[in-house]
Amino acid sequence: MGELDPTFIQELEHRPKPVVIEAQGIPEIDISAFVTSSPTNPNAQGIRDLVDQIRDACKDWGFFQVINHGVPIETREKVFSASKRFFDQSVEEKRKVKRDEVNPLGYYDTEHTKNVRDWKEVFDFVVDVPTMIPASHESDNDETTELHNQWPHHPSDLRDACEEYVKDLQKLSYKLLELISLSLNLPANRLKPFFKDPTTFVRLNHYPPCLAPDLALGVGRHKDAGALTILAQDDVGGLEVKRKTDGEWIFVKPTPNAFIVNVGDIIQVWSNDAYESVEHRVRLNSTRERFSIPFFMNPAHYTVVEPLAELTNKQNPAKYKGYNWGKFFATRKYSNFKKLEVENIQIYHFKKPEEQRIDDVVSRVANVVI
Ligand SMILES: O=C(O)CCC(=O)C(=O)O
Ligand SMILES: [Fe+2]
Repeated sequence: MGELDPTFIQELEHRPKPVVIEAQGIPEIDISAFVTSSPTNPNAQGIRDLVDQIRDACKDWGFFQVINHGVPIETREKVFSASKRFFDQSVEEKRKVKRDEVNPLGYYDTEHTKNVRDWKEVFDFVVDVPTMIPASHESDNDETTELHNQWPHHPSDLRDACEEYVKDLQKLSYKLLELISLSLNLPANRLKPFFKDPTTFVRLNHYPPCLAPDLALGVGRHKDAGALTILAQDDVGGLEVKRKTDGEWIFVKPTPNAFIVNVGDIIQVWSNDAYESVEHRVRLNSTRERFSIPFFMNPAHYTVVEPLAELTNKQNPAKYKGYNWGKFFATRKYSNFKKLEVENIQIYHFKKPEEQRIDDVVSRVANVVI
């Protein structure tokens, strides 16, 4: 990536701090009781304890790590190994599968988060082929389009490794979705129908060493727009999560073979703010490259995302107007390409007016306090 181009430089207030604060408290949850028992009795004591841990983690952090999750270590190692061999190639080779305005899948090395360039390169693929999405972000255009993956010729085992990984991750993602449903006092299968025609995708991330890790970020601060993210990271580490209690950036220490799970904006809206999609970012390393693999679990494009009726009532009315997931996502993608000078579309824009006013007051107060 060469010398540090000014497009990578973060505003002073968003630069990583020289002192790394390690996570004290992002819960590590052993989900073996739920993975192995099938069919599951949600009232069994072991499952109830597990569900309580998930609820506390979602409320306190929006993030947790899972261990004993049932994904074989070999499946994970194969995809990390193939990913490294893919990114080790020349830029010319990688650009043979470059994403563009027609196909948003494949290789990309100029992604921006909040209009600042990320110090990373990525390779994206969808899990359901073809994946249907809206042809345009414009609300008056109802056409859809099919997404197909672009697999590189080299390394030749990348595709198999990714497809095998996805099979296991899909199983895990449904288990986690059930646990989250139970933790919201919903039936285990309440959320599953939203994922009938999923727009789930996987990203292979490569963060090369950066000579100015104090100025740039691997990924700038952001919230994940989808339902649930399940992230595998290597032993280098770099993910930082914004602690809800004081807004401090907390480094998530890598736990070998664990997955980091976070609730995205869609679960925030479904839960009517009972759970919050928390900001996170990636700090860089001056000597070591880093690899990570997020699995972004997303519903069908035609899903209207709105607070679930069971989770709202007179005392706790819906805080959001419904929005179309496919259009939301397409608007995000479109503005990424255009690099708009305005704020990107956020779920905040769908808050009902009275809720917006409350949030404005809260954030003004919070700004004064911090
Ligand atoms: O690489 C990581 O640790 C996180 C990446 C991430 O947050 C994202 O791609 O949305
Ligand atoms: Fe993220």
